[in-house]
Amino acid sequence: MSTALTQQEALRYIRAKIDQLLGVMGTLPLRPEELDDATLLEIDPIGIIADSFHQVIAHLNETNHRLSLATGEIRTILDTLGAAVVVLDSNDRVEDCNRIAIEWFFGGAARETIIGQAANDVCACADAIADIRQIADRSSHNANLHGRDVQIVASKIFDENGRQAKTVMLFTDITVQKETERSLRLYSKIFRQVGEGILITDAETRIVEVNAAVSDILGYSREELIGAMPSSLKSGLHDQSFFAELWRQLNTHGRWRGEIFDRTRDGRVIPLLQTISAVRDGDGRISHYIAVMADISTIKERQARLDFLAHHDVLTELPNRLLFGDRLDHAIDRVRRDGDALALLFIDLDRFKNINDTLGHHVGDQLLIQASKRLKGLVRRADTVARLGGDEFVVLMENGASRDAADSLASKIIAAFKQPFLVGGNDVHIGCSIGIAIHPADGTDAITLLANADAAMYRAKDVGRDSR
Ligand SMILES: Nc1nc2c(ncn2[C@@H]2O[C@H](COP(=O)(O)OP(=O)(O)OP(=O)(O)O)[C@@H](O)[C@H]2O)c(=O)[nH]1
Repeated sequence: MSTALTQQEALRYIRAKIDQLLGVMGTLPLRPEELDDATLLEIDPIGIIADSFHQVIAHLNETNHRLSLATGEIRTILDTLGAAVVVLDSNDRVEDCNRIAIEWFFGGAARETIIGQAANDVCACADAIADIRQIADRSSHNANLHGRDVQIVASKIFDENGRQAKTVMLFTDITVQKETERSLRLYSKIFRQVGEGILITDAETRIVEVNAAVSDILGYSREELIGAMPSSLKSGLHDQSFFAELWRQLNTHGRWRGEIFDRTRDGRVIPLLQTISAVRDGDGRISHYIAVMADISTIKERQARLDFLAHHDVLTELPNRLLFGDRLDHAIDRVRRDGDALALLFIDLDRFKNINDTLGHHVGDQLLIQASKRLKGLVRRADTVARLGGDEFVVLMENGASRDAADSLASKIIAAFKQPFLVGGNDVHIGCSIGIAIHPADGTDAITLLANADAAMYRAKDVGRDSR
């Protein structure tokens, strides 16, 4: 602009510039065409524009301040997040990452040394990250990165031309979850495969779950049992007091262990060894009961068999010397109290050895079995027939025993044993000799009574067998 401008020219020039500025700022209360020279000088448009500039700059400063606060806030949120966040640009350079990401994937390096670097150069799992970048469809994927189980969700951010500009990846540590899943899978396998039955009820004792072993033991399917009450399995063999004690222990100690007889679907009554435990929730209230059960029928049968064998003769299954001694002692106690008599008949087969020697041991065995049956058929139910060993038997007469009754029984036995025994299709002839001892006349204790009966038997043999 030349210094020789007229005032008019200067005013025009100034107004043109003011118009231009007003067009930008839009702060003057008048439209540019209303701005004549006098008004121009009067309303001080430059002052107004200067104010406007001042306001714009103040607004900008305020916006910058808020932006910086928001950025700080986002950074704090990201760094507080329990998951790792990595943002890659379109060239796989790290654009951003949070504190956990630095710790997990960038070896704890300073953020400034990571940002802007190629992920390949600074990230411990660059390959995995590159793969994830390809997917980036917001769906979640599980991976194991450096021994850590993580769930990954990746999203793409596009630029205004629709090109993938950034990839945002979120990694959540699911190691504990995975561990829990693994444990649950293991527990579930144990639950399904364990040999013991496991039956779970709710607090109201309604069955909520059973394993396959329960179905094997009780014969009911899982579907039949769910919703039912365990009381429907009752055998009827236990009285009220049994269950009252069970519940008392369960409520006091949280556990009961013992044997219960339950009824199976096909009506059998089986012994179960059970441990019932009360399960409490976080508030200490009982939420479930768990019963672990084992069918002990076989063990019981074996026990009963062993018990039987301990007290009986294997060949004839008659009471053996041990059980007989016990019964004799009890019988002596009783007759001492009641003043009754009891009689012992000591029976020995005559020339039994000949049978073994001529017909064989097997025939001898069969003969002993038949002899024991014949003896049992001759005595009363209350009397005891025992095999003391070899070809020696003994009969304990209890109710109504007397010398006459014992003599009469001995005669019957001798007569019966004169009848041949049919063994292996052959008639086998044998006799027996019997010695009698009466309590209290011939002794008041078991040893004396047995010795006297034995001696009487030998005297009978001496007289010529088939006698007493
Ligand atoms: N088959 C068989 N024989 C047995 C068994 N236990 C013992 N014996 C035999 O039974 C025979 C018993 O013989 P003794 O009672 O001594 O004599 P006996 O031939 O009966 O003659 P007396 O008693 O004098 O009339 C012996 O030969 C034993 O070996 C057994 O369980 N089975």
